[in-house]
Amino acid sequence: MFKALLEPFRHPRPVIELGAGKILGTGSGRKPKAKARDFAGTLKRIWSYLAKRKAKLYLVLLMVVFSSGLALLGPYLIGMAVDDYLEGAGGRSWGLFLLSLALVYLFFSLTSWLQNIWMIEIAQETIYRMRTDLFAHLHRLPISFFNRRQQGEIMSRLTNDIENVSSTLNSSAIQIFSSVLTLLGTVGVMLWLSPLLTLLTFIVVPLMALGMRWITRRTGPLFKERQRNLGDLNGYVEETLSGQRIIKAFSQEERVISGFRERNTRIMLTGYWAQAISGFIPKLMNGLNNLSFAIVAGVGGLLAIQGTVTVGVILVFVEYTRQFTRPLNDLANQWNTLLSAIAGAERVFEVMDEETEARDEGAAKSLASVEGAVRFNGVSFSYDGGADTLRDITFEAKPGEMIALVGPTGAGKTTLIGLLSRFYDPAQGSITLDGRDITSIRRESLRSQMAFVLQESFLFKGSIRDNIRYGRLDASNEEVERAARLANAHSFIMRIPGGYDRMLSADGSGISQGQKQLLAIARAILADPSMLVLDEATSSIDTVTEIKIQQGLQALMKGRTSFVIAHRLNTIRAADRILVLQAGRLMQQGSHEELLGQGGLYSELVQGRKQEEAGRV
Ligand SMILES: Nc1ncnc2c1ncn2[C@@H]1O[C@H](COP(=O)(O)OP(=O)(O)OP(=O)(O)O)[C@@H](O)[C@H]1O
Repeated sequence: MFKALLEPFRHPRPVIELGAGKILGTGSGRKPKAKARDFAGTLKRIWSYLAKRKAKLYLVLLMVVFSSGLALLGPYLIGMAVDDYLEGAGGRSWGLFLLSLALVYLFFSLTSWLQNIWMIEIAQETIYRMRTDLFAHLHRLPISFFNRRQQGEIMSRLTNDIENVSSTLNSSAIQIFSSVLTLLGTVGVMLWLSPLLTLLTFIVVPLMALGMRWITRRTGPLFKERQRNLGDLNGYVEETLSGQRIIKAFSQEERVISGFRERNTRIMLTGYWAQAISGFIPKLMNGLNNLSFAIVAGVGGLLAIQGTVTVGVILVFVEYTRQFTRPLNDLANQWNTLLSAIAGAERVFEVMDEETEARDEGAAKSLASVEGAVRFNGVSFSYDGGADTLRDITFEAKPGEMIALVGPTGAGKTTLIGLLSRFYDPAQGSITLDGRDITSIRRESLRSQMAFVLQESFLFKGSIRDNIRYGRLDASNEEVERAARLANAHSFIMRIPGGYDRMLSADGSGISQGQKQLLAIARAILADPSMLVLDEATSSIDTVTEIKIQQGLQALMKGRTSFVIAHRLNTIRAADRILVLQAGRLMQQGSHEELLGQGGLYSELVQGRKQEEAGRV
């Protein structure tokens, strides 16, 4: 670890390109032009959010102008009072001076407080909008986006990264603006009072600029990397927590902990270096500030002895020297915070720039009711433009028919269902529903005609009743119960404590796999769709529950066009048509008897399944 801590000194300019949280290499340290544009572009986009509260923002800026002006006025008044006093006129204006000073500091506090409270309001609203936009955008993204990412990493953008922008907007935005104003104002007044002393104060500026450049060139990439590492860690935590059972079952706890340690170390190192290097900033500024202070005091003293400037002016100058370096110091500190916020904002906007699911065609229609006649006409499809996952698939499902999809693992059964629900669109060929190309139907309308009962039934945190009602939100309690009875779920629900009001956790722990499936069937019955997609459970469920599930499914499938990824011979036999897939091709189709008569792949699959089921019994 010690070796790793020395890393930034061995590579004095770490420009770190990241891929999935890994350090891929170091570069020359010169930022490519595109990066600079990214920075400006990101600032512009943050501004476009802030600009929604333009009027309030202008008020804030006005307050910043006032408070910066008042901050300048204080030392000036003190200097003038001292000169007055030394010239023997002190008694005359002392009371007035004290009153003015008190008013200046009172208004300074008031304007500072107003600018803060208003900026917090703007910042919170901005973050609220950004977070809502990001969440809404995430839900408009195609399934392919989620296939590529870890959930935890995405969540990190919604939480850590947005939080980073939030804290900067809350405090740093004002401070940066006020620092720039104070700096300009101070320099202006200093030049007016004594150009010579101003020049002397400026001696340290090139040193400050060089020091800052050295530091921010190192900290910028480190802040970005830290945000990415944090995202990576969140992804890992989410994955390992949701995979707890498997991790324990395979005794992988130690390996998982060491994976965490590795990621955590990366965060520690990037965090350490980002903070440690940026920690030089106040030290550097302090040192140079003291130097400038000494020069002004020394040379100013000489000038006062010669009578070139008054003691009051020297006093004002000494105070302004501090005021001049303080905003520089603040700017330097805020710069780091700003870099960190920009790193967060870039990650937020990166997701917002992901293309949403292709829009429904302009002429796309909603469906009032559906017969359920489905046709695949020469459909081919590939994920990410690679080799064909499905090739030239043609078949027909008449309204109310049950279609069984069978084939070895990876044959393309799930992909075929994904095309029917328009999670993906075919590269070639077309799919029709009641003779209408499904691309001319609004996605939402198409999907609302379908219900899914999958192996891993997804349950939400909430009561059993709410979970069933997810199928149709306006269903009454009686309708929920009727659906549960049809699905064969009512009796088990009544047996468990709490009944329909029993709260379930998000992963549905507390009820069995089979019971989860019964709830999913009840949910689908309540939704009353024209088409169904069923993925039969491969894991063995006790015979009683299995019979209940079969009965529930039969009630559900009645009169609806159903696509079943079938694993059980009973289901396959009952199907009106069986599609036999292998390596993305439709090898055979027909009824059970027709296919058995043909021999080939189907017969082999049936033989295999017979042996499997015999083994299970
Ligand atoms: N999101 C994806 N990106 C790239 N390739 C994928 C993706 N999903 C599936 N595939 C590939 O497409 C092929 C078909 O997968 P699919 O899930 O449709 O098969 P399946 O017949 O449903 O398999 P199983 O019975 O094991 O569920 C496989 O080779 C798989 O690796």
